[in-house]
Amino acid sequence: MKNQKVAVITGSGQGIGKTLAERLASDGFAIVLSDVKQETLQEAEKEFKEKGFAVTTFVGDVSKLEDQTSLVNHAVDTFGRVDVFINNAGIEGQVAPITEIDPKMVDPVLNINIKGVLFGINAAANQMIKQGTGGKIINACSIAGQEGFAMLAPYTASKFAVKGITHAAAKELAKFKITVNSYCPGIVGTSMWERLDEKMMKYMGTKKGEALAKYAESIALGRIQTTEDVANLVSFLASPNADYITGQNILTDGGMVFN
Ligand SMILES: NC(=O)C1=CN([C@@H]2O[C@H](COP(=O)(O)OP(=O)(O)OC[C@H]3O[C@@H](n4cnc5c(N)ncnc54)[C@H](O)[C@@H]3O)[C@@H](O)[C@H]2O)C=CC1
Ligand SMILES: CC(=O)C(C)=O
Repeated sequence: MKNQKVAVITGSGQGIGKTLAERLASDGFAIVLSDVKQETLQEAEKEFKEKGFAVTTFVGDVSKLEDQTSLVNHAVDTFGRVDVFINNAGIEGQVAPITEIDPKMVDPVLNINIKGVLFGINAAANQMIKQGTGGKIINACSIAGQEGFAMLAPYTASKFAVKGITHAAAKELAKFKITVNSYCPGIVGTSMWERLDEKMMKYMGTKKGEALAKYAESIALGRIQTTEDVANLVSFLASPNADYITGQNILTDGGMVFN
């Protein structure tokens, strides 16, 4: 489609990122799927093509600036522009009391969750400035970026960093009509929570599924979040209806953290 807007979504081979990509494709965007895992990316691309969506893929690691720049270049080579860039990729890292933190386990979570967002913004903003058309950058934060999460201190640190980066980038990029916001989900039923539940068994003395169920009890709306719940917010943030919103870290958590 001529003049079709283009959205790039990192970590979109599965989970929240894949659903965000599906929603933005339904909203009319051409989609650039990107992930460090080639296999899931290929499967997602096949599904998107079967649905008739305009899609291309790029294998890359968000913690490497050169990969993020190449991702943006691939989007421009394929579809001509970048209008929305979603820094979704993230990992949970180690689940452990702060007294047992392993230094080797800290770097990956900070590299992917913090540097990944910084480098994604860098690559996307440079392209959007060159285009002169403005744009929307949307970052994955979390309830853990609003209130520290026990046994997830490095992850918490990374998501508080995303919150601050969102403020800083919004202030810098407003003059280019680029907005920067983040979505802060609660407990979403993806593979990340399957891993968290398993890792928590060691410290909480829980059986499989029990840690997740315990956290779910504290959700005011009484159910675990779906990836579609997250997409409802991100679709809005990527739309013209959000043109006057920037620098905000917006909760979508069914009522867990109350600001
Ligand atoms: N699942 C949840 O309850 C919540 C998730 N989030 C955030 O949402 C985002 C997505 O999470 P989920 O979909 O649940 O996780 P997930 O683990 O299901 O999917 C994450 C995707 O990111 C990719 N990825 C990991 N490292 C990467 C790297 N270095 N470069 C490129 N891609 C990489 C993975 O291959 C995977 O496809 C993350 O930033 C996460 O922190 C925030 C709040 C709650
Ligand atoms: C994965 C995540 O962000 C939490 C705190 O559930």
